[in-house]
Amino acid sequence: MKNLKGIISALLVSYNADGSINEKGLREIIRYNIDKMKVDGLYVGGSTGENFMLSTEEKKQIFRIAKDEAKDQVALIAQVGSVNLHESIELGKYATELGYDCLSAVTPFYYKFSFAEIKNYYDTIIAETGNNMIVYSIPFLTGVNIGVEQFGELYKNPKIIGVKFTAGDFYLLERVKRAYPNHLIWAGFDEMMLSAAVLGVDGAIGSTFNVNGVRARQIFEYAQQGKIAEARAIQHVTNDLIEGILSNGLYLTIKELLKLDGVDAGYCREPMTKELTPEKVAFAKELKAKYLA
Ligand SMILES: CC(=O)N[C@@H]([C@@H](O)[C@H](O)[C@H](O)CO)[C@@H](O)CC(=O)C(=O)O
Repeated sequence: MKNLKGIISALLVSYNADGSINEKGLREIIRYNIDKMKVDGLYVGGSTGENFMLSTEEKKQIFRIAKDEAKDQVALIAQVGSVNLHESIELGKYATELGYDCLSAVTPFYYKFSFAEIKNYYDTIIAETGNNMIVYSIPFLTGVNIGVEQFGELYKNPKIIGVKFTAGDFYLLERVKRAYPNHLIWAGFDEMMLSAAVLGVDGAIGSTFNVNGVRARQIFEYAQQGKIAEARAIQHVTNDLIEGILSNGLYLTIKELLKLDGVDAGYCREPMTKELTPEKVAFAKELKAKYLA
C-alpha cells in the first residue's frame, strides 16, 4: 500500500451541462492536481466529487477514469460509502480490483442508525472487499457523531486504519489521537488545517487543494516543523481565499478558478446550481488575481 499521509485532494469532477461526466475535463483536473498542485493523493468519490447525486455506474466510471489517468503516480482512496450497503460493497470491490490503495466510507446517513449498525456497515464492506478502510466522519452533513470509545470499537477491525475528520471539534480530535496514536487522522476542514496539524494529524483531505494545494502543503509542513508563525501566515491567506470561495459557492467557484487556469472543470450536477452567475464569475476572477496568480 502507498503512503497515504500528507496532502490529499478531494477530487472535483467535471460535468457537462446535462449532468453527464465530462471525461476530458475530469482527466484535466486529475493532471492539474498531480502536476501543478503536487498532491500526495486523490480522494475519489467524496462530497467534492458530488458523489451522492450519482448512479452506481457513474461512480464506477469516475473510479475507472481516475485510476487510468493517475496510474500509480499518487495514492488513490475510493470513497464508497452509501446508504445502500449493497452499493458500497459493489463499489468497494470494483475500486479494489482497479488497484485503489484504500477505501473510505462516509458514515451511513439519513436514517438514525445505531452505532452497532454503523459498525456492522464498516465490518461488512471490509469483509467483502478485503481492502483497508478510512472512516469518513462529517457530522455536520450526516448528523452522525462518533465518540472516543466508539472509535475504539471500530478500530477493533484491524483493516480500519483511521478517520477523515471533517469537524471542528479539536478536543475530540486530540482525544482520539491520544487514545489511538497508531491510527491515522486526516483533517477535513481546509480552513482549520493548522489547528489540526498542531494536534498531530497525519494528513489532510480537502476540496480547496484542487487549487490551493501548494499552500496547504506549506501549512502542513511548517506545522510539523514547529514553525507556527510561518504556518499561521499562510493559513491566514488561505482562509481569505476560502472565505471568498465559500461566499461565492464552494464547488462552482473552485471549478471557475480551475477554468481560469485552462482546466475544463465544467458544470456542477443538479440539483446543485449548475453554473455561476456573471457576477460570481467576476468575483472568482478577483479571487484568482488576488490569491492564485
Ligand atoms: C463538505 C466539504 O466539501 N468538505 C471538504 C472540505 O475540504 C471543505 O470543502 C473545505 O474545508 C471548505 O469548507 C472536505 O472535507 C470533503 C471531502 O474531503 C470530500 O470531498 O469528501
